Amino acid sequence: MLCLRDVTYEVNGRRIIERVNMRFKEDMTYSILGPNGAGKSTLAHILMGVVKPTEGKVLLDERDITQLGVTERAKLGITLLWQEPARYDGITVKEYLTLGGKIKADKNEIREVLDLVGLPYELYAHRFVDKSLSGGERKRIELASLLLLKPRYAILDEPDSGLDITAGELIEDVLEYFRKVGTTVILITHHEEIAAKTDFAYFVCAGGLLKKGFSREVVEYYKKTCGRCFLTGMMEDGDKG
Ligand SMILES: Nc1ncnc2c1ncn2[C@@H]1O[C@H](COP(=O)(O)OP(=O)(O)OP(=O)(O)O)[C@@H](O)[C@H]1O
Repeated sequence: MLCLRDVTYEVNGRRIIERVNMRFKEDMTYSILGPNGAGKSTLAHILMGVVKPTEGKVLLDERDITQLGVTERAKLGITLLWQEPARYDGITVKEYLTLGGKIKADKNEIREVLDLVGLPYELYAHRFVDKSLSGGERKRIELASLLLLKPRYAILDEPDSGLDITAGELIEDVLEYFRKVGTTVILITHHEEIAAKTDFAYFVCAGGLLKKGFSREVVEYYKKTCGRCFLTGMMEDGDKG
């Protein structure tokens, strides 16, 4: 089980995350739902070790991993799909998916994950992961790489951003695949219809945890409270760009 225990994160004296507790159990799918600027990506980065909390701990199976960096956490099976997909000039999609051959996967497995993200093998396997691919295509390729990896934990930061109207279906297929292979999913989103697809949800706002529980209950609460919250309007105005 992966846990955040009493996690606080400050930048320049400003509290971005305030005493947050979260637990992610095996084989479950979770979402972290909240408006723009709520602190969702910061929580994803704390889970991945991109940034270290100012106070509190990150625990994996009761082991304190707070001070471990991204590479060490990746070795423990924690992975992150970044909000912005990266580019790798000179590397083909197939090489990228198999980490240059480090992941043993036959053509059928590569075909399966590319099909799942809506990119036909014949058209994409030998393309380069460079600027010739659109942002949405690169996002789909990054999703495919996590599917092939079958990590213990997959943190998906806004997996639907930059994708077209098929994103909802794609996220459903991704969640079903991860449930099948036993990956615990932590999905970051501000879309309630995406959050509703996971088993459990945490609703965060202004760096604090407001509600947790079954996704449908948390989503209902989010719909009732968030649109009317004066903080949401203020943060969205302040965080534009
Ligand atoms: N390094 C930093 N320096 C200053 N402020 C920061 C830093 N990192 C995050 N913040 C601020 O902390 C708040 C939370 O940011 P975060 O990116 O975690 O929000 P989010 O919920 O993921 O938002 P969005 O849905 O817009 O991506 C924001 O107000 C942001 O401007």
